Amino acid sequence: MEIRQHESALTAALRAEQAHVTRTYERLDAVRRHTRAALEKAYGRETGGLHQARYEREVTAGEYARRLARLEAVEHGLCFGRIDDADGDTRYIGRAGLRDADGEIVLTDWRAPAARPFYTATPGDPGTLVRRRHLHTRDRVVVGLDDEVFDLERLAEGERRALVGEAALLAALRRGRTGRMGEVVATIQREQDRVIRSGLAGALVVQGGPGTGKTVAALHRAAFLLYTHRDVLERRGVLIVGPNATFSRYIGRVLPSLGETDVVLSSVGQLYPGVHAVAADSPVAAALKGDLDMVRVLAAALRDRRRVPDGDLEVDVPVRTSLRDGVEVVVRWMTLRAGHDDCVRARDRAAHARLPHNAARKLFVMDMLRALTLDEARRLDAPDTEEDLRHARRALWAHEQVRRALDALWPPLTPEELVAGLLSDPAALESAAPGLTPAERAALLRPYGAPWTTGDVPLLDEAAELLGEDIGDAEAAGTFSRAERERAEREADERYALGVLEYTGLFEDDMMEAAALADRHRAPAPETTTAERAAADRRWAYGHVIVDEAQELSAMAWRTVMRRVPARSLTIVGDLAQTGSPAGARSWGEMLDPYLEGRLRTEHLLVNYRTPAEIMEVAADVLAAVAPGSQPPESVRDGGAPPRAVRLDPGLPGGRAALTDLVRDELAAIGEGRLAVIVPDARHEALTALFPRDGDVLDSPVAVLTVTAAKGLEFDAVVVVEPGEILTQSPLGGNDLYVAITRATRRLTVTCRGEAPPMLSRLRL
Ligand SMILES: Nc1ncnc2c1ncn2[C@@H]1O[C@H](COP(=O)(O)OP(=O)(O)OP(=O)(O)O)[C@@H](O)[C@H]1O
Repeated sequence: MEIRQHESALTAALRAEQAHVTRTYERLDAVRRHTRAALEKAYGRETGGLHQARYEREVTAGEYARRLARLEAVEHGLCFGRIDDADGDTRYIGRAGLRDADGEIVLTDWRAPAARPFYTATPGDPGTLVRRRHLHTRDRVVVGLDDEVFDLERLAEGERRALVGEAALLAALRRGRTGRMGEVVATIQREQDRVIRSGLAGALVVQGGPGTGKTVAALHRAAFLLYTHRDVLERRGVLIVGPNATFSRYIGRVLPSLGETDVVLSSVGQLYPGVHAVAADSPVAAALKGDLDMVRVLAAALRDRRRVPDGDLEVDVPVRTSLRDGVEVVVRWMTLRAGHDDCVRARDRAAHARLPHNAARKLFVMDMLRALTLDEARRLDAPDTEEDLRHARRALWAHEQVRRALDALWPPLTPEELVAGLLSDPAALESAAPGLTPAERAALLRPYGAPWTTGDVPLLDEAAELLGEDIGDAEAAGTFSRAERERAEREADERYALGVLEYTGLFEDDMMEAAALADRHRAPAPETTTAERAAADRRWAYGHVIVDEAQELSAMAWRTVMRRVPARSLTIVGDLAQTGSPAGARSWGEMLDPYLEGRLRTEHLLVNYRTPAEIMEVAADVLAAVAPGSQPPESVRDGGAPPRAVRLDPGLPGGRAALTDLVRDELAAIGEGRLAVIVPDARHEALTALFPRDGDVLDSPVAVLTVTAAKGLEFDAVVVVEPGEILTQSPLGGNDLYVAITRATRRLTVTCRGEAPPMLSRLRL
C-alpha cells in the first residue's frame, strides 16, 4: 500500500517536472528561432560594399552565429537540477539561462551566482536550501529524479511524500565509461565548485591525487570563466594545455557540450604553430632540454651564427655585363671592400640594438651596404650624396654575391634552422654548451631533419623569440619606406603594451618586451573564431591559460606557456606524486616562482571519484614507497572486484596467449566498458601488435598504452604488465606505477613474470 502511494507520488512528481522541462525546451526552441532569424537578417543586410560596414556586419553575424552554436550545444540534459529554499522558492538549474516571454526566469545557468547553492549545500551546511533535486532526462523526457533533503520539516507536505532516488553522485559514477571524458555539471562537488568559481585574476594551483576531478574541475572552470568574463575571454580566448594529443581528444567534447567554443586545446608538443611534436626524448635529453640553462645555450648558439671576417670583407661584384648570344655575361668585376673595423662596428651595433636577430640583421645589412657603397663610390670616383648612396645600396643588394657574403656573416634564420642546426652539429653544440659533459651532448645530438620531440617545442619557441619575424630582403636594402610606415603604428601599439606591462607588474620581466606584447594586441580579423586565430598565432596573448597534468611541464615548457599569458591569469592543475618526466615539477613553488613570485593561490582536492577503495589501497602502498609522507586521496566508491596479480610472461608465446585470454575475460567482466593494457615503454610495440585495433585508441575496447600516454585517462578495467619494469624504466618509475594503477574505475589486474615488486605485496600471485 505504502509502495503504491509512493509510486503515485513519484509519478506525479515526474509529471510535474516533465511539464517544467517541456516548457524549458519550448523556450530554448524559441530563442534559437529568434537568434537564427537575427543571423539571417545580419547576413542579408546591404553594406553597399563599404569595408567598415562589411566588417561590422561580419562581427554582428559572428556574434549571432556563436550564440546559436551555444544554444545548439545545450540540447542534451538542458535542465538537470532544482533547488527549493525555506521560503518556498524554487529554482531550476541548467546549461543555459532562459526566461519566458514575460521575462520570468525559467532556467538558471549553472554558472550564475544564483545557481551556486545547488553545488555548495551539504547536509551539514545547507544554507537556505531545504532540498536539492537532480533531474535525469533522456532526449527531452524526464526519466528519473534524485533528491537530497536538508530539512524535511520545512519541505511542503506534498513534496515530502514524493522524495525519490539515491545520491546522484554515486549514480553518475556507476555509469560505464565512454572513452571520452563526461561532463559532471550536474554533480559538481562543493570543493570542486570552489575551484571552478575562483576568480579570474592571478594563478590558481589545484593539487590533488588521482581521480579527484582536477580535469573536470579545470574544464568546468574554463566554461565558468568564459561565462563570467565573456567580454575579455571571448576576445582573447582560453588555452588548455594537456599532456598529449590523445588527452586533448579525451577531454575534447566536454566544453562544446557545455556550449563553449572559444577554447584552444593543445599539448606542449603543439604549442608552436606548424609543428606537431610527438617523438619522445631519452630521459637524459628530456631533462637537459627542459632546463632553463637552454635559454643561455640558444642565445650562445645564435651568437655563434654571427661572424665577422678575420680581415676585411671583400666582395666581387659585376660592373659591366654584355649580351652574348642573348645571354648576359659579366665582362668586368670589381672587388669591393669593407674594413674589418667597419664589420665589427656593424655587428656590435646590431647585436646591442635589443632587437631580435632577424630585425637586427636589417641594421647590420644597412651598415655593411653603407661601407661597401662608400668603397664603390671611392673606386669609381662617383658622387656620394645620400640620394646617390641610397640608389647604390639598392643596386648592390641586387647582386647575389653581396647577399651571399652578408648572409654568411649574419644569416636570416628560422627557429627550426637554429634549433635543428644546433642539435645536429657537435661543434656548434660544444661551443654553445661548454658546460655539458660529452655524454650529455651526445644525448642531445641527432640528425638534421629528425622528427621534433615535445622537448624541442619550448626550444623552438625560445628561438622564435630570439629571432623575431623575418623581414623581406627588399626592405633590408631599400629605403625602409614600408618599415617606416609601419613604425608609427607599432609605436602606438607599444605605448599601449607598455601600459599593460606596467599595470600587470610585468614591466621588469625580461621575457616580454613591450614590442612583443604590442604585436599580440593587434586587432583581429572578424571572419575566423578567436580559437582559430589564437591557435595559429605563436604570439597570441590568451586571456586565461589552464594547464592540466601540469606536473609534467619542464621549466622551459613553463617559459613557453607563460609567454602566452602575459597577464598571468592561470589555472594549474596537477599532482606532484604523478610526475613522470625527469624535467617535470617536484615542487610547484620552485617551478612557478620565477614567473609568479609566490603570488599563487592553492586549492587541494582530496576525494577520489574514480578509483574504488580496494584498488586505492594498493595504490596507497605504492605511494607510501615512492613518496613517503604523501596522503592518497580517499575513494568514494567501494565494492569493486578485488585487484589481483597473475603470473605470466608476455615475452613467451604461452605468456602472450595467457595475456590475450586474460584481456578477453576482463572485457567480458566489464560488459560495454573499455580496457587499457598499460605496459613498460620497451614492450609497447610488441604488445600493441598483440591487440590490433582500427581507429582511435579512445574508441577501441582495448588500448595498449605506455604510462605517459595513459596519463589523465581512465578505463573500466586496467591490466598493468610487468610493474617491475615500469618501476625501473625511469628515475621516476615509482610515480609511473602509481599513475598506472590509478587509471581503473572498476577492475585492476597486474601481470608479472616472476615475483611482484614488494610494494605490490597486497596483491597475492
Ligand atoms: N563531481 C563529480 N561528479 C561525477 N563524476 C566526477 C566528479 N568529479 C570527478 N568525477 C569523475 O571522476 C573521474 C576522475 O576525474 P578526473 O579525470 O577529472 O580526475 P583527475 O584528478 O584529473 O585525475 P588524474 O590526476 O588521475 O588525471 C572522472 O570520471 C570524472 O568524471
